[in-house]
This record gives sequence, C-alpha cells and structure tokens, in this order.
Amino acid sequence: MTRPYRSALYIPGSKPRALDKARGLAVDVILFDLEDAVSPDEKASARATLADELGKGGYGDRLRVVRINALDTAWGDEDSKAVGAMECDAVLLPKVNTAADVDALAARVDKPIWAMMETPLGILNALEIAAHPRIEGFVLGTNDLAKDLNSRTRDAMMTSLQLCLLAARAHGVVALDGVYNAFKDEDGLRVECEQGRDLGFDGKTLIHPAQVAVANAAFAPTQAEIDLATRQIEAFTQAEAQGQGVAVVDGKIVENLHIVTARATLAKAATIAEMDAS
Ligand SMILES: CC(C)(COP(=O)(O)OP(=O)(O)OC[C@H]1O[C@@H](n2cnc3c(N)ncnc32)[C@H](O)[C@@H]1OP(=O)(O)O)[C@@H](O)C(=O)NCCC(=O)NCCSC(=O)C[C@H](O)C(=O)O
Ligand SMILES: [Mg+2]
Repeated sequence: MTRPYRSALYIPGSKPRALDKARGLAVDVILFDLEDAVSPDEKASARATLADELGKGGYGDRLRVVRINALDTAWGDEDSKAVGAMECDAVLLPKVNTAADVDALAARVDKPIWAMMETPLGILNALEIAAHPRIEGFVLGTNDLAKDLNSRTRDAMMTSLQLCLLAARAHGVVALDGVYNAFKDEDGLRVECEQGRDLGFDGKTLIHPAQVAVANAAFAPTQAEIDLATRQIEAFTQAEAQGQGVAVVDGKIVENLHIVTARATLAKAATIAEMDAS
C-alpha cells in the first residue's frame, strides 16, 4: 500500500492535551516536537511526556515522527538516547547541514531518519543528505530558512525548495513543504498547499488541527484526475492491444510513462478511500 503524506501536523511534546487530540485527527503524519515548540525549561519533562503518550499508543496508521533537538544543543544527546526507545517510526533531525550530521545521529539511533532542510548549508548539500542510506524524508523548515536567507517572501525561497525537491526525487526520499504560519487563514493556506503540490511536494507540514482538511484535500487526487487516469489506462490498454505504443485522450498523447503516473494516482486515491472508510 502506498502511504499518503498529505498532512503532517507538528504537536508540541509538552502538551498532553494536544498529544491526545492527535489520536482522533485525520492526519497522515504526526511530527511530535521536542525542538522549537517546547521551551527550554520544559525540554526534559516534554521528553518524558512524549515517551509516555507514545507508549500508550492509539495513533493508528499515522506515521509517528519525533523531532529531537540538534545534537550540538544542550538537549540533543539526551533526546537521541530517549528517542531510540520511543514507540515511533522515524526521528526528525533539525538544522541538518551535511551528511555527517546524519551520520552522527545514525550512530546513536537505529531508526529511519528524516532531515529538516532549513539552513543555507543544508540546502546546498541537499543531494548528499538525500543520498544518505538512513534518510527517508525531507521536511522544509521555511521559517528558519527565511531567517537565515534574510528573505521576505516564499518566491525568494523557490530555489531552495526546488533544490530540496530535486535531491529528494533523485534518491526516492519523501519531501514535505514548510508550514503556513497564519493558521486561521484558510484561503491563504489553500493557495500555498496547491503551490506546494504543483511543485511536487508530497504534503504540507501544519501547526494547527484546523489546517488538516485543507492539506488533505489539496494533496489528494481530485475526481477529475481519477477519471482522467482511468480513461488513460483504458485507452492505452486498447492501443497496446492494437499493437500501438501511443494513445490519445482529450487530444493529448498518452505513452507508457503517463500510465505510470495514472496508476500511481489511482493507487493513492484507493489508499485514501480505504483510510477514510476505516
Ligand atoms: C499555534 C498554537 C499555539 C495555537 O494554540 P491554541 O490557541 O491553544 O489553539 P486552539 O485554542 O485553537 O486549539 C484548539 C484545540 O486544538 C488543540 N491543538 C492546537 N494545536 C494543536 C496541535 N498542533 N496538535 C494537536 N492539537 C492541537 C488544542 O489543544 C485545542 O484542543 P481542545 O482543548 O481539546 O479543544 C498551537 O496550535 C500550537 O502550539 N501549534 C504547534 C506549534 C508548533 O508545533 N510549532 C513548531 C513547529 S513549526 C516549526 O518549527 C517549523 C520549522 O522548524 C521552520 O523552521 O519553519
Ligand atoms: Mg526550524
């Protein structure tokens, strides 16, 4: 089954009520946070609270990713020791600059690693980071990136977003877009989700439950896309039966490579329908 990554919600590890609420939210990924959403004086208690909540279970099929503090901070070492024993699917390392940063975590934790792509050096090294054998996901940290680049708009970060996407796609790594900070602005979020989807991201990282439905809709195949994929497969199957390698649907050519995309669209739609029904 192809897992969807439409919505990835950050939840502060220090907030038991929010950690519990997530058990009932229709998110594909949960980013349990020990880093920026947790204040310095709550770091140790958040680590314990999170371990406890993950141990209780109840998160179903959602991918459970724990974001630790960077290894060169006061909390990184303890976090990396604790996360190895947590009931989670992957560890998210912030402010990754080089593949050596991933090596350092890989030596401590025996779980899949995701990288926050949010520093200028990290973006420039995206290819070597994506190529690391333990890396399974990229998460864009557009707040940190804007701070370090001194950039004021999303347009100004487009090169960085696309470098990460190129590296992720070259090495079969999941790529999630950055957060949309104005969590009450549904229309603005929709526009940014659709832009991220059109660029090629697998999903959007989120900070509030109210953002989930918008991201899930934007990154799911539409009924029109499902219908088109179905007709492309039918037309191409008929063309092949007649010894031809090309079909035409809606005035556009359909070749084998389009059928790969069409099948992926139908598989994703079927998985989402299954998840919605359960
Ligand atoms: C943004 C918030 C501080 C808003 O909090 P609040 O005012 O409490 O929201 P609401 O009153 O509207 O909450 C309604 C209910 O929803 C629950 N809730 C809120 N947020 C979450 C959440 N993220 N996950 C699960 N549940 C959540 C509340 O508990 C309420 O529940 P109930 O009481 O039962 O009704 C807050 O949303 C928040 O803290 N969000 C997360 C912020 C965060 O994680 N920030 C760090 C990640 S972003 C980042 O670091 C990006 C990256 O590194 C970069 O560089 O860009
Ligand atoms: Mg950040």
